[in-house]
Amino acid sequence: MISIKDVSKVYGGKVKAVDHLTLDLRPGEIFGFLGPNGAGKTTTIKMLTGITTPDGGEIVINDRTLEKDPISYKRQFGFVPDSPDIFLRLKGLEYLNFMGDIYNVESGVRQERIDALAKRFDMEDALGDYISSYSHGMRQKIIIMGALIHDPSLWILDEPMTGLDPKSSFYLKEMMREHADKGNVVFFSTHVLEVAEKVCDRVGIINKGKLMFCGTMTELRELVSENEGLEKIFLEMTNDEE
Ligand SMILES: Nc1ncnc2c1ncn2[C@@H]1O[C@H](COP(=O)(O)OP(=O)(O)OP(=O)(O)O)[C@@H](O)[C@H]1O
Repeated sequence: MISIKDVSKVYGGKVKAVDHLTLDLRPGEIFGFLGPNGAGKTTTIKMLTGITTPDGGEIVINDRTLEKDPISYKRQFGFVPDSPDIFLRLKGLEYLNFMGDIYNVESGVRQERIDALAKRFDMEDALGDYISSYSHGMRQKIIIMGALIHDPSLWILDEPMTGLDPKSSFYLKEMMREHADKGNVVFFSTHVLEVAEKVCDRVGIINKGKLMFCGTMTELRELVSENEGLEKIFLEMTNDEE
């Protein structure tokens, strides 16, 4: 469904942000992309979403590539960036309608999705307010709602739990599970091991641009005890706040 093949990105001719990354994401899974700060998570997500171009390699989403079929490629996913401070001059509802317009979501369906998402994220009373007046968590929620308005098969979320209150975080995890259980893929990054542990079917660990591990959390735990490099990264990601 999603295949990342030998993808690299070098910044300024020397920083190997992502170094020959190969990863396949399977239908029905929540995949946690883990790594300490500066590991290459955001750069990978930027390449997946077409925000930045890889220096080499190929990314295929549902049989489409960005080069051959950019519009259809981008329709396959909903993307939540790590900073939700965007479209601050719009009201919440205006933003959701804007996203609905971009993705041609028919008005009846759109209304149903907005209602359901607003209820789930406890945002019903806030949709008439400007995004600039929202708290960080509310901004995060409205961006998530906007990303899901066209019901994409692939969700790409960069550090999605950061700033969410426990209730919203719980609902988001529940929605991620439901979405994956329908045969879709949820790909999200985090530098907090605990978050991954609770929801992921598989995790990939990236460090200094290289994929150090890919498998289940149980497999990871077994490996960590005998691999010093992995243990060090593992420790960097524990004892952190959500
Ligand atoms: N636009 C850029 N120009 C130059 N270097 C960059 C740029 N973006 C990222 N980097 C560097 O690339 C490396 C990977 O950064 P990236 O943001 O992908 O990591 P990350 O795993 O998402 O980290 P974090 O958890 O801190 O967000 C880092 O060394 C970073 O300093």
